[in-house]
Amino acid sequence: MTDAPLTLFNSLTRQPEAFVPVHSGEARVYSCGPTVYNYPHIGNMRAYVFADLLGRVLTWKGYKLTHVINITDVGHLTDDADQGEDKMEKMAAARSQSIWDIAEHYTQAYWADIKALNIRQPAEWTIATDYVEKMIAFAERIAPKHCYELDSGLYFDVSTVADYGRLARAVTEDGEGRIEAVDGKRNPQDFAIWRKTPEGETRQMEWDSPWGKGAPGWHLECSVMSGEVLGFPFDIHTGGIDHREIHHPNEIAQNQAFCECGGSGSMSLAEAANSGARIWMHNNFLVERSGKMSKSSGEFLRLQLLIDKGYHPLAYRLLCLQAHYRSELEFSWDGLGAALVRLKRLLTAARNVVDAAPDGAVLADTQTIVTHQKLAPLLEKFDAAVSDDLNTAVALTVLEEAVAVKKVDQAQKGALVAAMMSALGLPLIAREDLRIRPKDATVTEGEIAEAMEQRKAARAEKDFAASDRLRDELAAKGVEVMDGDPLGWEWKLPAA
Ligand SMILES: Nc1ncnc2c1ncn2[C@@H]1O[C@H](COP(=O)(O)OP(=O)(O)OP(=O)(O)O)[C@@H](O)[C@H]1O
Ligand SMILES: [Zn+2]
Repeated sequence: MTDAPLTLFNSLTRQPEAFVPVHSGEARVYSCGPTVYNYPHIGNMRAYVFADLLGRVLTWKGYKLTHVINITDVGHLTDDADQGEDKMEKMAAARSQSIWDIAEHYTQAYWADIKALNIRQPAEWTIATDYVEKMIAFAERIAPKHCYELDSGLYFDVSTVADYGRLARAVTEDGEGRIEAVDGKRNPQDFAIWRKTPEGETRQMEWDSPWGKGAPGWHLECSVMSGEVLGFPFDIHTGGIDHREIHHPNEIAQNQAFCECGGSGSMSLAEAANSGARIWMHNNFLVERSGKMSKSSGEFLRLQLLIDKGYHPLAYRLLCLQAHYRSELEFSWDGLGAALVRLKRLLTAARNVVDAAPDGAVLADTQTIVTHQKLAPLLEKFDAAVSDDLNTAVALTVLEEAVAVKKVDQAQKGALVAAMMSALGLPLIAREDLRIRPKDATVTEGEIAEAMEQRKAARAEKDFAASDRLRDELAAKGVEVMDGDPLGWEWKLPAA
C-alpha cells in the first residue's frame, strides 16, 4: 500500500504539514531556477535534485504533477537585496559577450547537468525575458496601492502587506537576517520591482515601461512566472535555503498585493500562504569545509569536474539522497567515492532483479501486484519513508532490503524494485555504463579489456608470470586489477 499521509515541512509555518492539494489529484510546483551567468556548481544542483525528488514522490503518491522551473536571464543583482550590479550584465561585460550568448551558453550547461543527474524535465522551463510584458502588467496592477517611484526604480512598500517577512523571520531569529538600508526607501526592506536604466547609460537588456526604460526586479520575475503558469494559489514553491531570507518573502509580498488579500492589520497564516504557494520548501546547503559552495565566490565544483575525475554523476545524486534535504551536506571526495561504491552495488543488484522478472512485470502497478508477505511490508516501509518529508536516507535502505530479499515472487520483486528506483530517480543502467574514464587517464577502455583478456588466458594456462606482468603494466597506467571482487568488478581506476 502507498497510502501513508504525505507530510512536508513548510518553511512558512516551520512545521511539517499534511499535503492537501489545491486542485484535487494534482500537484503544482514551482522551483526557482538558476541565474545563468556562470556554470552551475554542484551545490546549485542539490536544489534541483531536491525539487526532482519532491516531484517524483508526488508522482509516487499518485498526484498529477505540473512542475515549472525558471531560467533567470535578467534582473538578479550581485546582492539578493537591492545592492550591486545585474549578475548577467556584469559577466557579459567581463567577457565582452552579449548577455544573450552568455545566457544561452550557461543554460545549455545547466540542462546538461540536469540530464546527467537524471532530473526529469519539468512541464515548462520559463525564461524570464519571455515574460517581461506580463511582469510590467503585474507591476502596473499592484503599483497604485503598494509601490512608489524613486529615481532608481519602482519600489515595493513592504508596510502595505500584512505580516511581511514571516518566512524570513525563521532566519532572523537565528541572527542571520541582513537587509541593508538604501537611501530614499520608506522601509529598509522595500525592494525594487522595476530598475530604471540610469540616465546616460544603456543596458544590453532593457525594456520600455510606464516607469521608464529599465529591467524587472528578480523577485517580480518569479511571482509572475509562477502565477502565470500555475495560477495562484499553487501547491509548493521550492528553492535553496538562502531564498528564505529575501527572495521568497518578497515574492510572497508581491503575491499578497496581486491577490489583494490583506493590506493592513494581521493576516492569518493560511491567508498569507494562500497568497502565493501553500507550502514553501527549502533545501539546505551543500558546503565544503571552507563554507557554503558559491558561484559568486569564484571557486566552485562543477558536475563536469566530478565526471572528469572518473565519478559517475549519479554518485552525486546518491550522495544527495543519503542526506535529508533539510540538513547541511558536506562535500568530500571520500564521501563521493563511498556513494559511488554504494551506487554500483545497488544498480548491479537492481538490474539483476529486474532482468529476472518476467516481461511486463516491472511496468505493472506496484500497488496491486505487490502482495507477497515479504514484499508488501517493504512497500509500506518505503512509502512511509518518502511520505515523511522525503526521508530518502531510510527509503534507500528499504530499497536495498528489497533488492536483497530471497525466495519471493520474481515478478513482484521486479515491479517493487523498479518502482522504488524510479521514485528516487535512480535509472536502471548497466553497470558498465557506470564506469567513466577520467579525463587524464592514459589508457582506453578497449586497451584495458584487451589486457584483461590476455591475462585471463595466461591464468588459464597457469602462466602466473605473464599474468603478474600484465597486472603490473596496467597498474603503471593507473588501472587496478581487482581479483575476487564481491561484485565481480574486474578493474578500477584510481578515482573510482
Ligand atoms: N551551496 C548550495 N547548496 C545548495 N543549494 C544552493 C547552494 N548555493 C545556491 N543554491 C541554490 O541553487 C539554486 C540556484 O541558484 P542561483 O543560480 O540563483 O545561484 P546564485 O545565487 O547565483 O549562486 P551562488 O549562491 O552560488 O553565488 C537556488 O535555489 C539556490 O538557493
Ligand atoms: Zn525565484
